[in-house]
Amino acid sequence: MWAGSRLPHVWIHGPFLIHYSRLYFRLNCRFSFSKSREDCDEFLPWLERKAGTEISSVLSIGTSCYGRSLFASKFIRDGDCILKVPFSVQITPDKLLPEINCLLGDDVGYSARLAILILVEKKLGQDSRWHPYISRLPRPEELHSTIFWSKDELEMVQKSAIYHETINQKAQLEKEFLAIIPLDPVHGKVQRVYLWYHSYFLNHDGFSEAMLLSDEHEQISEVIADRDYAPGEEVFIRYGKFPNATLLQDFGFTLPYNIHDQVQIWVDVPQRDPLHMMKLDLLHKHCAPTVPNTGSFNSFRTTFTIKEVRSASGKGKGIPQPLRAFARISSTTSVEELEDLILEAAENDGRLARRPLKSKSKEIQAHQILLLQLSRLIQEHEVSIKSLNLDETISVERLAIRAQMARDILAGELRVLKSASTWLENYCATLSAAKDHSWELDTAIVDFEN
Ligand SMILES: C[S@@+](CC[C@H](N)C(=O)[O-])C[C@H]1O[C@@H](n2cnc3c(N)ncnc32)[C@H](O)[C@@H]1O
Repeated sequence: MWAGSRLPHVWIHGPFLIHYSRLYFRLNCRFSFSKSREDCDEFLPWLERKAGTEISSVLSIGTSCYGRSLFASKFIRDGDCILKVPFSVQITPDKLLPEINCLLGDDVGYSARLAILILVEKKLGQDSRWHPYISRLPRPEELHSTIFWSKDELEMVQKSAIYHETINQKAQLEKEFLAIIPLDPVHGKVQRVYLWYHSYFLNHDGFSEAMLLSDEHEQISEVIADRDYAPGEEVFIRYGKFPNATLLQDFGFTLPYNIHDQVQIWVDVPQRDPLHMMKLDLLHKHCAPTVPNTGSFNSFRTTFTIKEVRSASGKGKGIPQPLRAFARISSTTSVEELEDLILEAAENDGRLARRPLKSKSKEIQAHQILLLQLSRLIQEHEVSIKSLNLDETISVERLAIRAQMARDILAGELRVLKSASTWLENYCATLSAAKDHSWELDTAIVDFEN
């Protein structure tokens, strides 16, 4: 069975990898790399000797503005297998020495085990069986995943969900590593290796259809070309349909324009609402589980993910149906209205508040509440972007790179928020313009729902 493999925070395969970027605002490439030719030339032959088999007959390693890269050395046809790496030469936790492995409890996860393996091999220096790989790993200052950002740097993305996700990720890591710290020979440096993930010298293109695939039966990872490549062309794969926040957290880079960007929004059910308990119960059963809002005493909240709405006209998919259902439920003001929604759901497909509210003004009101929240987020994102110091002359290179990444995160989210907001405005405007005869209202609504 083939499967693209990605664990939280790490790519699990392969020894070629690495990730380090230098800011370089030139042409289309914002990052430049200066790896020596030797660095590229020696690696593939070493890996082939180690594997005892050919890894690729059509690719060679070179450098591009994304760092080391794989290039077509011959004509490649769509569907050709361009790279085959046996699991046996992939640095994975099962390669940990048994005397170390037996000391690790069940609570030590995949990533922590991988980090230990790398630390052990690094300590062995030239004697390591993975030396050519380990010696090509990035230096700590070349890693840009948010887990390595300072508190001040992280403040730059405070308006994005990535901020809290990173804080939670750091806490989780600390917990995991505390379980193994006594084993750690270089105290305090464990976290630095955590995100050294493993993939090939293949860079990411969000539009590519080629993925890194694993064949458990054959015990290999491979890449199938998704198009023809002329000799000399750089070959890309898609790491996944990841928004910038994921690319930054897991891989340490962002794209200036990422079609997969999304925004996480939190919506509240305040306790002062007289229907609070009934609404919570319904939301829990039908829309999304709510959790206590730590920022606001006595309220519950839930989260939804919004993606870019492609059709501003108000047609097409629009914003997520569960979020609209949430808005309809939370805008109700009487038990009767809630009971009507329950009845309507029972008479249809069982899903609550998925149809427009019978009262046009209530339907508009529910969506305007969302609109208000999006407008606030838009404003906050705009202020955050303005406050970023994107001056190219910033002397601290690391800060300049991270400020640019923060901008990519916030600008992508802003684009998504604006698209959703425009869609909502158009929806409300169309409803307002519709005459009150129910069939006319229904027609207008059906347009939006399809
Ligand atoms: C698996 S490695 C690929 C090889 C890497 N270029 C190298 O020099 O070792 C992944 C890293 O390449 C860089 N990278 C890959 N795709 C990129 C892209 N589209 N834009 C910017 N950096 C990219 C990032 O630094 C990322 O962490």
